[in-house]
Amino acid sequence: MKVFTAQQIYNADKATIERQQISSDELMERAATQIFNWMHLRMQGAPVKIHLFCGIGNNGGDGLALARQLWEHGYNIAVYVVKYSEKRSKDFLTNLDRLKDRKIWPVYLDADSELPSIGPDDIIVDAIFGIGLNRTPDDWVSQLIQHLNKTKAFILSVDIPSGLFTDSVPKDSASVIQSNYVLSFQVPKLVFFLPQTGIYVEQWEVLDIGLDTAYLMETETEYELIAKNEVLQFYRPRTKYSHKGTYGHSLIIGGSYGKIGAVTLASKSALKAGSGLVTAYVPECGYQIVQTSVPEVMVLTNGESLIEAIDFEIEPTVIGIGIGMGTEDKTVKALEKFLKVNKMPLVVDADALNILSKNQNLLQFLPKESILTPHPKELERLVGKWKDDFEKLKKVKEFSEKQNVVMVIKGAHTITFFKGRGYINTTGNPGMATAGSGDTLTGIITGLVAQGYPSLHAAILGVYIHGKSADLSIANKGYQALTATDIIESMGSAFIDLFTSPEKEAPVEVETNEN
Ligand SMILES: NC(=O)C1=CN([C@@H]2O[C@H](COP(=O)(O)OP(=O)(O)OC[C@H]3O[C@@H](n4cnc5c(N)ncnc54)[C@H](O)[C@@H]3O)[C@@H](O)[C@H]2O)[C@@H](O)CC1
Ligand SMILES: Nc1ncnc2c1ncn2[C@@H]1O[C@H](COP(=O)(O)OP(=O)(O)O)[C@@H](O)[C@H]1O
Ligand SMILES: [K+]
Repeated sequence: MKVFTAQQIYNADKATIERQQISSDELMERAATQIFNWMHLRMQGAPVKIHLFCGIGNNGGDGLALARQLWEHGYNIAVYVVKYSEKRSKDFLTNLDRLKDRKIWPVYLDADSELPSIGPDDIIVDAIFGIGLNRTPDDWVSQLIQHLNKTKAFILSVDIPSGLFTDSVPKDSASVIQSNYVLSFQVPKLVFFLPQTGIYVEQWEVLDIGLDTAYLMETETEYELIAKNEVLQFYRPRTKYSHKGTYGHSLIIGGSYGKIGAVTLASKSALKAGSGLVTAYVPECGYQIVQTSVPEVMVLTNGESLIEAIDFEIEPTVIGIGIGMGTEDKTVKALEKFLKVNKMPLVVDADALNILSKNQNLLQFLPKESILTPHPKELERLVGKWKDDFEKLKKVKEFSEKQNVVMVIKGAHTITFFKGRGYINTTGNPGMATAGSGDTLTGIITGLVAQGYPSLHAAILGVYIHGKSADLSIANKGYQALTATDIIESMGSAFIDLFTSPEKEAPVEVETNEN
C-alpha cells in the first residue's frame, strides 16, 4: 500500500472532485459516512456519550458531518467547535449550517472557555486538526488537547491525531492527541510508523473514501507499506524438479568465544528460510557447538577464539557476515583483506557494521546491492547522529544511494531503503526486543538471497517473515517469553500463512450521495 504525502492527498482530492464530478462537500460527506458506518457497526446505537471536538478546517468539517449523521441515528452527542482561527473552510461552514438547521447548537471553545467535563466511559471524536496542521497549536489549544488526553475516554481520531504534523516531529508532545484509534482516509500517513511520532497512534485503520483510482495507481510515492499482498507479488515458489543446488549456498561468517550462538541462530535461520546449503565459518571454539546444535549445517573454522583470516575454498552464493564476530584487531584486518577480494553478495550485520563504521574507507569494497541490517546504535555509528526521525530517514536514504546498498533500518516498523524508496514493514511485535532476534533476521535474508531473490526482495520478504514468525509465536508465548529460537521455529507457519489466512475483513460498503 502506498504512503502518500499530504500534498499528494490534496492532489488526489482534487483529481477525484474533477474526474468523478462531485463537489468537495460531497467528498467530505463520503468521508464522514465511512466513519459513521465504522462507529455504528461497533456501537449498534449504544447510548454512550460522544463528544465531537471539531476544528474550523476540513478536518473539523468531517467532524460536524459525522455529528449530524450520529444525531440522525439517535446517538447521544455533544459538539464543540475549537475556534483556533478565524479562517473557516467553506465545507466546514456548510456543515455547521446543516447542524444549525437541525437545531443542534455546538459549544464554541476559545482561549477563555472552561474545559468541558468528560466521563471515563465517554467517547471523544478528535476532529480538531487534520493533515493541514502547519504550526504548533496555540497554548490554549494545547491545554485542551492535554485535557482530552488526561480523560479516560476512548479517543477516536479523524484522519490523523490532532497536533501531529505529516512531515515533521512535533516540538511539544503535550500538543498532540494521544489517539486510541485513528481512522485514516484512503491511505496511512508516514508518521504512524516512525518511533517519535508513531507513539501517538495506538491503532489505525484506513477507510476507503473512493478517491480517484487512476491517480492512486499512477502516483509514485517515496514510501510503501509492506503487508502480505506486497510480498506475495515477488514470492518465488519452489519447483518440482528442483534440487538443493537450485536453492543456493549460504555462508555465515562470524562468532567469537562466548558468541557462537549468534552464528548458530543465523545458520539455522538461513536453512529455515529455504537455503539449499548452509556453511558456518567460525573460530575453532565454535566447531562442536555449531555441529551439535544444527546438524544440517557444515562448518569451516579459522583462529582459535576469534576469526583471524577469512579464506575458504567453497563457492557460496551469498555471505552473511558480522554476527558475534567481535572487533579485535586481528578480526578487523581479516575483514579488511576479505572485503578487498570478495565479489560475492553480502548481508552485513553487527560487528561487521561496527568495523565498517570505524573504517569507512572499506565501504567502497562492498559489492553493489549488498544488504546492511543495522539496529539504531549501529546505524548511528554508520551515518552519524540525527536530530529526529525525519533527519534519520534522509541520512539513510543518502547513504543507501551513495553506497548503492540496501539499508534495513531495524525497529518496531523496520524500514528497508533502496534507490530512494522506503518499504515499511507491518509485521512484528515488542517481544522481538530480545537477544539474537537480529541474528535470526540476518540468517533469513541471507537464505533468501541464496535462493535467487534480488537483494531488495530478500530484505523486504525477510523482514516480513521474521516479524510474522514472531507474531505467530506470541499466541502461546506472550511478549516476555519470546526468544529468537521461537522466531525460527515459527518460520514454517509464517511461510504457510502467506497462502492461507485472509489479509483483512471486507471493507464496509461506501455510501455516497450518488446512490
Ligand atoms: N482526501 C481526503 O483525505 C479528504 C480529507 N478531508 C479532510 O480534510 C482535512 C484537511 O483539511 P484542511 O486542509 O482544511 O486542514 P485542517 O483541517 O487540518 O486544518 C485547518 C486549517 O488550519 C490552519 N492551521 C494549521 N495549523 C494551525 C495551527 N496550529 N493553529 C491555527 N490554525 C492552523 C491551516 O490554515 C489549515 O488549513 C483532512 O485531514 C481530512 O480530515 C475530508 O474532508 C475529505 C477528503
Ligand atoms: N518493539 C519492537 N517491535 C517490533 N520489532 C522489534 C521491536 N524491537 C526489536 N524488534 C526487531 O527485533 C530485531 C532486533 O535486532 P537486533 O537489535 O540486531 O538484535 P540482536 O542484536 O539481539 O540480534 C530487529 O529485527 C527489530 O526490527
Ligand atoms: K484529527
